[in-house]
Amino acid sequence: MLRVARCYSLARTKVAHNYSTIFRPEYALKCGLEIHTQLSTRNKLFSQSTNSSTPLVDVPNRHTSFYDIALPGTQPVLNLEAILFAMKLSLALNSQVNSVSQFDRKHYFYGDQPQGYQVTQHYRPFARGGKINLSKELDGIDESSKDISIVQLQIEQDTGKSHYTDADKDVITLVDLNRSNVPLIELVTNPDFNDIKQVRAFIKKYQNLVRHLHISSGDLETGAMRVDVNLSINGFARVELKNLPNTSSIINAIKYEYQRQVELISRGETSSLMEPETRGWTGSSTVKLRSKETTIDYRYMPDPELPYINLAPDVMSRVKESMPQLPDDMMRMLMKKPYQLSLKDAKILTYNSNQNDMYNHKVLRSYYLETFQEFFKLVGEQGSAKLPTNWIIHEFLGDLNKLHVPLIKAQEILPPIVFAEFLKLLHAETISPTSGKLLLFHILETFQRSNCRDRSIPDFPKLIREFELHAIDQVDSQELVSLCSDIIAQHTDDTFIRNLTSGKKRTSLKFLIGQGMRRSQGRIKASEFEKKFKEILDIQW
Ligand SMILES: Nc1ncnc2c1ncn2[C@@H]1O[C@H](COP(=O)(O)OP(=O)(O)OP(=O)(O)O)[C@@H](O)[C@H]1O
Ligand SMILES: [Mg+2]
Ligand SMILES: [Mg+2]
Repeated sequence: MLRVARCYSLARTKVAHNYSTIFRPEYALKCGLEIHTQLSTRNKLFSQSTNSSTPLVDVPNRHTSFYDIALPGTQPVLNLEAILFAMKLSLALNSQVNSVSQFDRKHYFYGDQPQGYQVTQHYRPFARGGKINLSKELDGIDESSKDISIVQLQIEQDTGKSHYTDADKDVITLVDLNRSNVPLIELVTNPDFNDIKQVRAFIKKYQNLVRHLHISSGDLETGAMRVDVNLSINGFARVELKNLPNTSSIINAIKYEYQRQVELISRGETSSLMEPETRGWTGSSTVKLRSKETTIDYRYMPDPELPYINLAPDVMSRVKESMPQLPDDMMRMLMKKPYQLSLKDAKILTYNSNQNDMYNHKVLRSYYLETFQEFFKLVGEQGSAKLPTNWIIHEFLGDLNKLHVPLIKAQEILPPIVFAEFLKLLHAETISPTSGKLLLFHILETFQRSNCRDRSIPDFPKLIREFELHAIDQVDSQELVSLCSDIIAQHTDDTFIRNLTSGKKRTSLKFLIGQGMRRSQGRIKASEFEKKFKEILDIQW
C-alpha cells in the first residue's frame, strides 16, 4: 500500500447522553439525507479496471489502472453502464433525468485522492426531483402516507481508502486505491424527515430498491451504501453527521444528536447552533469534525476532459420499457386477491436481505407465483391460497435453510408443477400436514445427501406407500383402537381418567389426542382420536 502522513485528527467533546428522553413535540426534528451508493458495474467509472465487489478480501491496489492512480497524461473514458444504472434508479424514483448533464471537478487534497480532485456533478446533475413514498401499510411509519422528496441524483467517482496504522509509533496511513474511481450515485433528499421511523424506513426501502434493480449490493457494512444525515431543530443551523457505518449507528447518532441539541436549546446555549457544522459518530457520541469557518473551498469547475452527457431522445423510453415491476407495486399485488399474503410474507418475496441472498427473492417469487398457478389449475376454486403460502414460504424455505440447499437447485427436483402436486395431496387430505412435513424434508435431505446430483423427480405415491404416510380416516381402523387403548392404559392414575370422564377436567382430552397424534406421526386426524377416546371412555359431555 502507499504510505502517506496522516493529516488530521478528531476534536473530541464528550457529551453525556440518555436515550430514555425521546422526541418532544416542542422540539421539531428536521432531517435530510445524502446517500452515496456504489454502482456494481463491471468496470470503473472512467477506466477499464475491474470494479471489485469484494473490497474487503481483495489484495490492496490490485484493481488500479494508470488513470485510477492519476498518472499524469491519463484521461477518463466514461463507462456507459454507470449511466444506464443511474437511469434505472432515476426512473424508479420518478426523477426528471436531464437531457444534458455534466461532470465537474471538486478539489481537495487527501492521500486517497491522488488526482487532487474528485469528478462529480455539481452544476448540472444527472437527475432532479422525484420521491420515495413511505406508508403505514407497507413501511410501518406512524403517518398513513409520507413522501420524501429528492433534490437530485449525481454521478461521481469514489475515492481510495485510507487505513491508519501505528507502525513504530509513527502514525502512518496506508492507501488502497481499489475503490478509487468506482462509480457512485449521490442521492440528496430534501429535509422532509421529521421522525426517526421515517429515516429507518427510507433507508431500508432505498436499499431494497437498488438491490431490486441490480445496480448495487446496497450493503452498509461494506460501504457500498453510505448515509450522511443532516439534522436541525426548530430552525437552527443544520448539523451534518458522517461516519455512520450501519443502520444502528445512523439511528443512534440521530437520537444522540437530537438530544444534544435539545439540551443546548433548552438551556439557551444556542450559539454553537447558529452555524452549520459537520460531526462524526464515535459509536457512542457525535464529535465535531469541522465548522462553517473551516469549510473547504472545493473550487468546483467543469471537467475540461469530459464532454457533456447528451442523451438521445429515445434512450429514456427504451430504458423505461426494460424496467422491472417495482417493489411497492409488487407488495400491493401480493397482498391482494388471489394471493392475500400478509405484509411479512409479501416482504419475504420482495425484499432481499443482501444481493448474494441464497434464496434470491426473484427466484423465490417466480417459484411461488408459478406454483400458486399450477396448484389452482389442479384443484380449482376450492383451493386455499394459504396452502401454497405456508408450504412454500415457511415449510419449504425453512427446510432449504436447515439443509443449506439453494432454491435454484431444489427446483430441479421440485419444479412448480411437482410442488403443486404435493400441495394437492395436502389439499385432498391424502396426507396429513405432519406427514407432508416428513415427506418434504425426506425428499430434500435425500437430494442434499446426493450433493444435489440426483435430480430425479420424487414419486409421491411410492413414497407415501413406502413410509405408510396415508392419512387414515376409517373410524373402525384397528390401529386407531389399539393406539387409543394403549395410551389410556398408560394413565394408571385413576383420578386423571375420572376427572376427564366426569367433565371436571376436559382439557385432558386434548392431552390424550396430542399423544395419539404424536404416536401416529400425524397420519390420523385429531377428530378421529377425539371420537375414539370418547367412545372407549364413554365420555358423555
Ligand atoms: N434545515 C435543515 N435541516 C436539516 N437538514 C437540512 C436542512 N437544510 C438542508 N438539509 C439537508 O442537507 C443536505 C444538503 O446536502 P447537499 O449535498 O446539497 O450539500 P452539502 O452537504 O453541503 O454538500 P456535500 O455533498 O459536499 O456534503 C440535504 O440532505 C438536505 O436535505
Ligand atoms: Mg453533505
Ligand atoms: Mg452532498
